[in-house]
Parts: sequence; structure tokens; C-alpha cells
Amino acid sequence: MGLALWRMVKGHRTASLIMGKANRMQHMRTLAAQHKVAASLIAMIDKDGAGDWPPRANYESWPAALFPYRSIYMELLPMLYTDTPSMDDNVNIERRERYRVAVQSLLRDRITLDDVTTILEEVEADNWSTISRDTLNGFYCCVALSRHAYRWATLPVVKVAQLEKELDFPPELSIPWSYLQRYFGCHSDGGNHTSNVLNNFNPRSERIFRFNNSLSPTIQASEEGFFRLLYEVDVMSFDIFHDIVLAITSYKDGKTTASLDAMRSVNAGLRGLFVHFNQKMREENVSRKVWVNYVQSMHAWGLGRMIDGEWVRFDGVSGNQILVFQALDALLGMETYHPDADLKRYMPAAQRSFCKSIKDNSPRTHLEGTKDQALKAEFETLVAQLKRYRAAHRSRAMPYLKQPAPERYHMTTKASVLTTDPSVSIDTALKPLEQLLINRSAQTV
Ligand code: HEM
Repeated sequence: MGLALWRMVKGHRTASLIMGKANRMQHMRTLAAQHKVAASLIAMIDKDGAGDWPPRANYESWPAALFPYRSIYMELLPMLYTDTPSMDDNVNIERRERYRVAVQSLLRDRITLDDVTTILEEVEADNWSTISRDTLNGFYCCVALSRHAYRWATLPVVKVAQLEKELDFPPELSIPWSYLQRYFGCHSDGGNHTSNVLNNFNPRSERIFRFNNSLSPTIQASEEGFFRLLYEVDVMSFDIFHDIVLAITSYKDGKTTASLDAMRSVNAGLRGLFVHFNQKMREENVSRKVWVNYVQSMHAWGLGRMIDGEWVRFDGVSGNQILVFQALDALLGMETYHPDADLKRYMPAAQRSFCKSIKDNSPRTHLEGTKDQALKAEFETLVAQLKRYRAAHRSRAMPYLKQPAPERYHMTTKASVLTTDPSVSIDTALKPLEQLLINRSAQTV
């Protein structure tokens, strides 16, 4: 099902509920005055989303002080990327050095850091006269991706880059990042799903930063197809968030039938999302042959540093940071997939708050006997659907990770390098990650 067809089906399924995104948004704003869960959704939409969901990211009206960041990334993409990575470490070390020196020199020449920090100080003081929230989102994406590009400095990822454990960033990339980390309440040195994936689309759903400049149609289409699939998951999620809030607040207000309608709508929304996932996570949309090295590479991280006497290695961007699955798990009352420290590293504060508020207010544990029988059944349907989704995700995802990529060690964005031992097979190396997925499915009850 394409997004257009999904929109038609969705219009039909929500007939008994509030129609149209603007009306739904307005209704949430009204509910926010009385219900914490609605208030936390609105707070998230206003802060991370710049007034919408998926987040709005503006690439048209940037303050002059920030604009060079964008042009430097674009200008140096041909130096960052190659279709045929070398198997020679020395060649790759040289390439990495060349890219980093070029970045440092352009940043130094074109960026006036004081002007950048003045803007970010204003944001910190909640003064939006120089930059709008949607422009800040675009800038968040740009700095995050520029940091990922600087970190790898050779795409596809190669072994010498994977062995790097620690890295100093140029001040133009490190100082703004600490402001952005504070503003979004998200502490990883690397980017996250919001900064790298969602904010990389403008309001016309066009993707701004690409990670390859290959002429290969398969590489181009797979990069586009994969990130568009992820973005569209969040396009579909807005209605699910709305319906989750409606299910909770209606129940609290004693309107059991309205709560039941909303839960049915949550399940219908997830069904639509699941169909979309099944149709787009396919060879013709995202090729297995190129995904691991040409699509996923950029979003890994795998660098660390000492924090309070402890070595911390940060993960890269993973599907595990997608909000809707965390929101649905919270509605079921499940523990979070991420431990608390990881949540703070990889999920913006407003998104964490929304999920916590769903969990704190979910009616599931209060459902009683025959009165709430139908609602209980809808929760069971949600469990079954999520389990089905998790099984499908595992069986679709694993073959992508098992494709040969001789220029690199086995790696995933979460675990970084899995092993440097050539005698360890990819199946063995991936076992612990596959186990995580199996465990999550078993915890879905
Ligand atoms: C080639 C594509 C993909 C691969 C290879 C892949 C691989 C993985 C792996 C290995 C994990 C477990 C480790 C971790 O937490 O990062 C994971 C987790 C996860 N992925 Fe994916 N994934 C892919 C695409 C997707 C897509 C398209 C979605 C969403 C539509 C998604 C959603 C998730 C979620 C929600 C989790 C957390 C576990 C859970 O809640 O069940 N992934 N993925």
C-alpha cells in the first residue's frame, strides 16, 4: 500500500472519530488542558516537531551564519563517498585524512563560530527571533550528519575507520552539538533517528542530505527507499499517537465506548503500518546487496569517551529509536526496550516524556471484568499484532545484515563492530542481536 492509498483507507477507518489532521491536532490541544498524556503529546509536537509530526524541518530560510554548514557537507560529498572502497588500509587512511582536512579548512574559512553560538544562546533563552524551530530542526540534522560524515570520513565504512575508538571534532562541529544535545535533551555524541532520519525531510517530503553520489540506480534507489520507508512510518504514527491519547483520556473520562473506538483505531493504524513495512522492506525497494555498506554505513557511530571515570561507547541510529513502537509498548505497560541510560542518550526528552506519560496513564491495568471485556480484547489484538510485526521484522532484517561487505568488519549500528576475528562467522556474530529481537518479542504480552 502506497502512502496515498493508506491515506484513503485511514480516512475510512477513522470515520467514527475526529477527521483530518488539523482537527485532530486541535482536539489534542483542547484535551491538553485537562490530561497530562495529551499535554505531553502536544509538548513533543511543539518542541521536537516544530508544530507537526513527523517533525517539520526547514531548509529554506536559514540564518546566514548557519548556511555554510549545509554547503560544506554537499560540496565534500564526492570526497566522502566512493562506489568502490579500497581494501588497502593505507589508501583508506589517506582518504580519511584528506576528507577531514578539507572539512576542517572549509569550516574554519566559512563559519564564524561566535555568530553560530549567539543564535544557539538565543534558542537556549527561548528567543526565536533569529531562528525558527523548524530551521533549528534542519540545522540539528545538518550538524548531526556532518558529524557522522567526519566520524567515518570514508563511505562505505572501512576497517581502519571501524578501529578508531575516540575522535576530536573540529570546534565548529562540537560546540553547536553540545547546545543541540542540551536543547533536545539527548546526550549521545552521535545522531539519532530524529536528527538523522526524520529531520532530513522537508515539508514537501523531499530528502535533503544524501550519503552517496553513486550513479548506480540500485544504490540510489535503496538509499532513498529505505529512508523514505522510515519517514513514512512516522507519517503514519501521528494518527496512532492521537488515537492512543484518545483511548486513554476517554477511558479516564468514563467514556468506555469512545475509548474502545480509539483502541480499534490504534489497531487499524498499526495494521496499516505493518502492511506498509511488508511492502517496502523488499528487495525491489531496498536491495540486500547494497544496504549494509551503501545505506546503513553512515548512521553507525561506535566512538566513545570517558564520562565520569567510565568509558562510554555510543551507538548509532537504529530502528530501536522509532517512537511509535515505544509508544505502543508503553500503552501495553511494557518495560522500555532501552535501559534508562540509553533512553537519555538516543531519545529526545520530549519523546521520552510522551512515552512515560502513556505508560503512567494506560488504562490496561485498570480494566475490569465484563464491563471492559471488549477493551481487553483490543489490547490483546494489539499484543498479537506487535508480536507479528516483531517476527516479520526479524525475518526481514537478518538477511540484510548477513550480506558480504569485505571492506569492513561485521558491524551493526547498535553494537558497532561485532568481531574483528575473521574466523567468526556472521551468523555467530549476529546471534546476540538476534536474541535481543527474540527477547523483545517474548516480552510483548
Ligand atoms: C534492513 C533493515 C533493518 C535491519 C537490518 C534491522 C535490524 C535491526 C536489529 C539488528 C535490531 C536489534 C538491535 C537494535 O536494537 O538495533 C533492530 C531493532 C529494531 N528495529 Fe530494525 N532493522 C531494519 C529495519 C527496520 C525498520 C524498517 C523498522 C521500522 C519500521 C525497524 C524497527 C526496529 C525496532 C522498533 C527495533 C527495536 C526492537 C523492537 O522494538 O522490536 N527496523 N533492528
